[in-house]
Amino acid sequence: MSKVPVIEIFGPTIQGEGMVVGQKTMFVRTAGCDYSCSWCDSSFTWDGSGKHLIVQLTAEEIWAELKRLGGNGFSFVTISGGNPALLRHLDALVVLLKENNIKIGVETQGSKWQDWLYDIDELTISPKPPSSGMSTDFSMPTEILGKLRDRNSNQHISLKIVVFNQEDYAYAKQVHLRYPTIPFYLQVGNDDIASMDNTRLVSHLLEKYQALIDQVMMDEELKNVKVLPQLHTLVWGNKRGV
Ligand SMILES: C[S@@+](CC[C@H](N)C(=O)[O-])C[C@H]1O[C@@H](n2cnc3c(N)ncnc32)[C@H](O)[C@@H]1O
Ligand SMILES: Nc1nc2[nH]cc(C(=O)O)c2c(=O)[nH]1
Ligand code: SF4
Ligand SMILES: [Mg+2]
Repeated sequence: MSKVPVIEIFGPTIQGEGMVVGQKTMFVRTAGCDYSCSWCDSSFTWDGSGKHLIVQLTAEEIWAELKRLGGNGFSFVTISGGNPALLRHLDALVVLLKENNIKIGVETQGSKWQDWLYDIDELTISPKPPSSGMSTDFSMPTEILGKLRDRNSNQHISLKIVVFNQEDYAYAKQVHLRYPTIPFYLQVGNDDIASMDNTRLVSHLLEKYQALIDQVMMDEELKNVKVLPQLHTLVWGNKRGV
């Protein structure tokens, strides 16, 4: 039985980001990332600080834990990380979830391809802007979008760019102009991922959200775009596992 490294399984909660924001969902968070974004809010998946939390699980074991936590009260599972697209063996989980009529969302930065991406219902690709310290090789997101084009009409794909500063905003615009037909989301960057003061954090993030809205509303080059905060952060702050 092939196993995958899992660092947390949680829910039910709401999807706090992107195209299915508000969706009731369970989360499976895999360990390991090929990036190391300066502002990663899930750096415990790759920086060693969450090493003790990593367990190697089969698809059946993941499904058992999802059922233990969520009972019969869910029909959607989001797989995030780290970068879940590093893991070829997630194919077994995707098959098992589908057999159980569960819709699947995936969060990835678009740096790796896996064949099981064909079977994801809601796929978010999130290339990383300059403030992350990463540089994007656009050949991979281009390859992913090419493979998935016209393959499965029930599949939804979106691009989501996190914005921290003006350089990121310019990058986001470039990404949208490069892939103009792909539903496009801008997301407010959380620049205070250590804060425990939720009141201060929320008012700070809402200010940043307002500033990003203002900028996009004035921008003739960004028309068919959606601007969102991380909803879960507004509700629960930087708490893990929600
Ligand atoms: C933790 S990542 C895991 C999935 C994948 N590695 C990726 O980056 O797309 C999930 C989402 O959180 C976003 N994210 C990470 N840190 C963030 C922060 N400080 N503020 C806003 N969004 C953040 C990422 O851009 C990504 O869209
Ligand atoms: N509620 C909630 N929504 C999320 N959307 C994307 C998340 C992620 O870390 O990938 C996330 C998360 O960690 N929690
Ligand atoms: S790609 Fe995603 S998980 Fe990896 S470091 Fe960046 S935000 Fe974190
Ligand atoms: Mg998160």
